Amino acid sequence: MPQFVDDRLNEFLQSDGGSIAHLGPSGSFSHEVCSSISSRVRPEPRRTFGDVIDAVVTQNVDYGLIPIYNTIAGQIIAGWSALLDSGVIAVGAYVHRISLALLAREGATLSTIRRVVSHSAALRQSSHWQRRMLIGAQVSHSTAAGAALVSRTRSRELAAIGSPNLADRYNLSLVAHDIANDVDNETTFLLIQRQNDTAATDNKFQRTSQICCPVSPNVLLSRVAPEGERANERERLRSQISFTCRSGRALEIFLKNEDGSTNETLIHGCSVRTEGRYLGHIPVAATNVDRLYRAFGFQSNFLRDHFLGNIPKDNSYIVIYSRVLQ
Ligand SMILES: O=C(O)C(=O)C[C@]1(C(=O)O)C=C[C@@H](O)C=C1
Repeated sequence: MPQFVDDRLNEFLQSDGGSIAHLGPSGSFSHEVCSSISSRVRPEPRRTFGDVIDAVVTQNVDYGLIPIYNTIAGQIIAGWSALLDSGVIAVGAYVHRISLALLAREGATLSTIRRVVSHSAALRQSSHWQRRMLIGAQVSHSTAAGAALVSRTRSRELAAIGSPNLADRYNLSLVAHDIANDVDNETTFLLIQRQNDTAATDNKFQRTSQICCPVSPNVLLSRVAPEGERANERERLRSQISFTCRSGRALEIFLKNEDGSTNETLIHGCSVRTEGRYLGHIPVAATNVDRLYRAFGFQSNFLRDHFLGNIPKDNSYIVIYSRVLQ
């Protein structure tokens, strides 16, 4: 069952459906997400994330779906770049399990395959396997576009990396299963809509504050649990944060007022300093904002307890992404 940030939207999609532009062609992970939402949803494949946003903005579709975060590959920069400053609003989030398989033409085996083709995010998710196999990589617009390419070639040297479901769809054979670096591989997708359309499904999309999310683990730890304070809690957070940082997940949160000034009192006495690069922003429905943060990989409620507890739940927020700071 899809988990949207806003449960009402989830119910709405299941009863009324709608068209969702997504990265295609059929069989991509984005397509899998659309199909799993409801049989009433009409998936509308597009070639690039930019095309998905265009379809939403030009009112060709009701919604768009953009992947933004993967537990192995980290932030999906192409997804964010398409979203930022595009004037769309994120109305939901969905976490999808990613299972990566190797698919090739009939007769191909691990010993005939020299090169793989896939979406750049899927290539990063399976980098260990590629290195072990001493295999070359080629980027395609999506995992399904890679499978379509392999099915058109006669070569037994080229294979695609993507969902095992691509085998039937593109008449390919499954050469290997579970080739991701980590079997617990999940991607977070945002469901987006034109700003004005959201009034129809929810009238609480007026933004009052912003939440910015650059990444800086040590700074995050010092703000969440300053030295000398609550030693046990600090230890617990340190292990969580270093874990999330190793997998590129830690987020640093800033709150901004509409005029761009930061509101330090909201952050429990932690000093606020903007680090990282401001890239732009998108509005996010706040009915369940802590769930969105869990979708980014946080395993506890510490963000909510430390940062979000003071925010009135009726408001909406803006997630601002900045680059990962190492
Ligand atoms: O190529 C696809 O199948 C997509 O839907 C894109 C995408 C991504 O951009 O992250 C989606 C999920 C997986 O992480 C790999 C690829």
